[in-house]
Amino acid sequence: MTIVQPNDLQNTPSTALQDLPLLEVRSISKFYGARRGCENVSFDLYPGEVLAIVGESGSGKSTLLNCISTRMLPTSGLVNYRMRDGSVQDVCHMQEADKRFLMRTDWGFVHQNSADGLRMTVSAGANVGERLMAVGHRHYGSIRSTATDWLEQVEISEDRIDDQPRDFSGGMRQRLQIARNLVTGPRLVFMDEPTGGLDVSVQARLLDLLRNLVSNLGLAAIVVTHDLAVARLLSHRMIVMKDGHVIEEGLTDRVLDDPQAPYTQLLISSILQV
Ligand SMILES: Nc1ncnc2c1ncn2[C@@H]1O[C@H](COP(=O)(O)OP(=O)(O)OP(=O)(O)O)[C@@H](O)[C@H]1O
Repeated sequence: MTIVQPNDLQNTPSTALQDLPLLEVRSISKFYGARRGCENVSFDLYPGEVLAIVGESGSGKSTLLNCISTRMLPTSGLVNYRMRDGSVQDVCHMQEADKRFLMRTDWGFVHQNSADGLRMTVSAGANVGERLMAVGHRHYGSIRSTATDWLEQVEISEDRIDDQPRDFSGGMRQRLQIARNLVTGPRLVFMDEPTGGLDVSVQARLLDLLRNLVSNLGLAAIVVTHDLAVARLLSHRMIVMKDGHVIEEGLTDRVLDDPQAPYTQLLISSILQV
């Protein structure tokens, strides 16, 4: 099979590729025995587009994200991903080694719990640098200098580069996780409640940072959140889930300002009343 090579990572996709979907999700269903995780979900994601998946607890957001990002095999359905060379691969049925390679190079995954996305007992610099080594970088000086640049981009000062994430605050850990994910220049980043569990002021700073990075780098992203304010700030488009089904989808401002489905209307009004 054809797969992106580390040396191709700096290539800019051609205009033609920018016009084609990066990801085609087709009729994804996941059942845990008889219990429905998600059912018959389909959508396209274009390069540079940010899609929010929203819904109450248990609506199937994480199940869908895990199926799309190959962390879980769906019961049925397809996820086609357009590689840098323009070829399309069904990522659900790729070999494990190819999935891992894609995850290390073209994709990122920002977890709600930073301990799931970081190595807590190695330094901040190593957390970022080891991702570069995984895609073939070998020169210590340039790895450290790139790591320093990325720490600066996520507002972690250079004098913390040798500290371990366990000595960081929750917000700093999330910012470090973002640097670790973005350093290899991915085209698609999955985020599972990226600001969950943080104080409101820390959340606001992180959201601002994320929004700027995603927009400046032209990243495509799929963000799972139960927080409609996060969806409003980060996403261009959103899908609303309930009981494993997509209840409504559309441009974020349209869905939030003019919800069509009774369930979406209820979700929005119940949050506005809080
Ligand atoms: N490992 C599992 N085994 C059995 N059922 C599961 C499993 N994981 C999820 N489910 C069920 O699938 C449905 C969707 O759960 P999921 O975690 O995807 O929802 P969610 O919207 O992400 O919820 P939350 O916001 O609370 O994480 C729920 O009914 C849940 O109980």
